[in-house]
Amino acid sequence: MTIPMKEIKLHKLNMRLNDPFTTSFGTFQDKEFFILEAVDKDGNRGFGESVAFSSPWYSEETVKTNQHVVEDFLIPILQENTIHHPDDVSDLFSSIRRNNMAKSAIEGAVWDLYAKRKHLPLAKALGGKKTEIDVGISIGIQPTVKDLLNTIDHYAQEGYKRIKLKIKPGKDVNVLQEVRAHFPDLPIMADANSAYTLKDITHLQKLDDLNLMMIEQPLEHDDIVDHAKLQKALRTPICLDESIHSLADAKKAIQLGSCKIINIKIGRVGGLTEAKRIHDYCKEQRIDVWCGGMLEAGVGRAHNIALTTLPGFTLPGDTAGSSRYWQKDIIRPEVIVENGVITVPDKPGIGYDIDEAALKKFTVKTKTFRF
Ligand SMILES: O=C(O)CCC(=O)c1ccccc1C(=O)O
Ligand SMILES: [Mg+2]
Repeated sequence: MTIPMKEIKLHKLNMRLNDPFTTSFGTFQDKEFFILEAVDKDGNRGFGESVAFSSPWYSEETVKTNQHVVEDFLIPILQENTIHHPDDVSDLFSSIRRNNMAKSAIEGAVWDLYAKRKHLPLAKALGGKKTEIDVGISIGIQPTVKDLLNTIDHYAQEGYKRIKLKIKPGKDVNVLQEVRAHFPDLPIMADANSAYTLKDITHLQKLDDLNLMMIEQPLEHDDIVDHAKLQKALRTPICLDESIHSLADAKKAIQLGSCKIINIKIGRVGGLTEAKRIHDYCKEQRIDVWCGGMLEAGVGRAHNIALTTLPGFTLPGDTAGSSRYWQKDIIRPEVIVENGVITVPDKPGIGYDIDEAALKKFTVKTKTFRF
């Protein structure tokens, strides 16, 4: 059965994070991003979120490149073709190189629309069975160790299943040693966002004494060869984030021994269809995966929750509750985390309603593309 598309709306939003979020490559507080709305001829509405940032720090994509690619290439492809299933979107978009966050934003809206047309929760449409998911939280680099210890204590008390700490040279081994001394049993991991090179091997080996669950993306954003060398020199498992853009990348990284764990981000891999393919392969290979985050608003957060219901997501992800990021989210109810657990919604599609007033409040511009 075809999905009778009527229009796609591109909503540009501005939202401010409650607190600045600092990684080894920069600080975020004001977030501009797109919500994609796919509307069918029966009046169903599907929503997707672009996770590109304003600056090309995490990857080469930005809010502006997403707008260009969505408007000038991806929407025209959908206008010229008939879609039966969201997987068709992924296949059609394969004629365009990369630009995965742009692709994912549209594909996500079509997945939500498809699930709503089938009266299925998105999690079920993807094949997910979990009714609850375990989640952790990612904490940015803090001004002082004291601030960091207080912040960790706060989220540990809230029950998050693991705490991820951002590190960079000068704020790494020393800081993590203090954290470990204060929280001897807490499940902790570190994310370097590519802040190191192979010259740092001996330094990074000091992390092996700290019982970390893993170290995420220590080396360059596009590397899998040096990570394989580093993994051989470390007992701590390496998890790849930035380096994995596709199932093909995941296969190569696993073959080379570049990582023992993969962080799957829907936007980074071009959408839910590819995310699911990577999940399926990793499950077969017994490689643990978890769902990463991009400081999403409610729509992106809902997609992450649905994906995490697949059985191979064996480790807690970065999908924290809405209130950790926003004064007011754009979905109703907001995402709530209790004792480190999110109850998966069972309504059709993403399972959360759009808070129309909030969407309107944060929207600075909407463009409509008719089919
Ligand atoms: O809370 C979240 O959404 C995850 C935060 C996070 O770690 C992150 C935030 C922005 C850019 C990159 C990353 C990352 O996982 O590397
Ligand atoms: Mg990361």
